[in-house]
Amino acid sequence: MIRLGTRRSALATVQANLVADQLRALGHEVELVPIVTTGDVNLAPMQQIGGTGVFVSALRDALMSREIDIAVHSLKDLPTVPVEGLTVGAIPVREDPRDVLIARDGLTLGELPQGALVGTGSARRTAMLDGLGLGLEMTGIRGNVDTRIKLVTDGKLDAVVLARAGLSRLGRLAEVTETLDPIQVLPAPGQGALGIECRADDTEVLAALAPLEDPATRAAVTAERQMMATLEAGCSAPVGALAEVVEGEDGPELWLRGALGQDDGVRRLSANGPVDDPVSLGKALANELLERE
Ligand SMILES: NCc1[nH]cc(CCC(=O)O)c1CC(=O)O
Repeated sequence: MIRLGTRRSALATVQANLVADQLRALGHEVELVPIVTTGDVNLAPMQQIGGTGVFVSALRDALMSREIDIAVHSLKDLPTVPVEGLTVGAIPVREDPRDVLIARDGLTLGELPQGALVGTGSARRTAMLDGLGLGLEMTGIRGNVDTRIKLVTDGKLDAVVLARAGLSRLGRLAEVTETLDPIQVLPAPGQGALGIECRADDTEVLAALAPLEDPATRAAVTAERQMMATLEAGCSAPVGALAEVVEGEDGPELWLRGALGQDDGVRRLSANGPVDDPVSLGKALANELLERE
């Protein structure tokens, strides 16, 4: 029996069930164990309650105390600092990593009027949208996906920006009015990917998770997360990163795009590197982003 710990939110629950179903299809018995985290109880702004890491620590505590055997995280909410005794045992194939706009009256980004009120709790999304110079008014919001969409349907905001992956998993893609090109809004490191965490010495669970692994996704998110770690940025920093395995002259290579919001605007760069060394690529791009001419 594999005990899978999950938060109670709709998104966490579908993500947990996705993984549970894959494990069951492989012949494993899986039990879902609900875990309540500080981030679910306290709806103060994320920066005040310690960033999205608060969603993760209760699940990690439950892993360490052997209350559960695996925890399914949105990789973009998983801090990059490793935890002694735990490991990300599998990273399944990634969903679409892009951000989307949900706006009133089916409007796209370019159709929103100057001064339109756009909700997001993310410093990254705020920096990217400010950097487009459209004169949008950015305002901080929190709450689950349903709450955020409701702010638009209730007429309180003109638009919100959300991750396409979350909406896809919740079956709410029909409400999307535009999928944002990463050229405009670069996603968060790890966006759209899940990380399945377990105890590092749990060989049985590691063996069960192995078939769920997608090496191309692992390489991409490792480069993105290394970039963020080298920038010493957390999930609340204005950092975007997106890596993809592309066909280079000598075979597949990793293409990493990075963006860093600074006082004078968003700095964007990209670089290529070997698929088997995503860590060096992430470090190199971070260091380039930090260099000032
Ligand atoms: N910060 C909350 C969060 N964490 C993961 C997702 C979406 C799913 C994903 O990116 O894998 C979301 C919602 C959102 O940003 O719209």
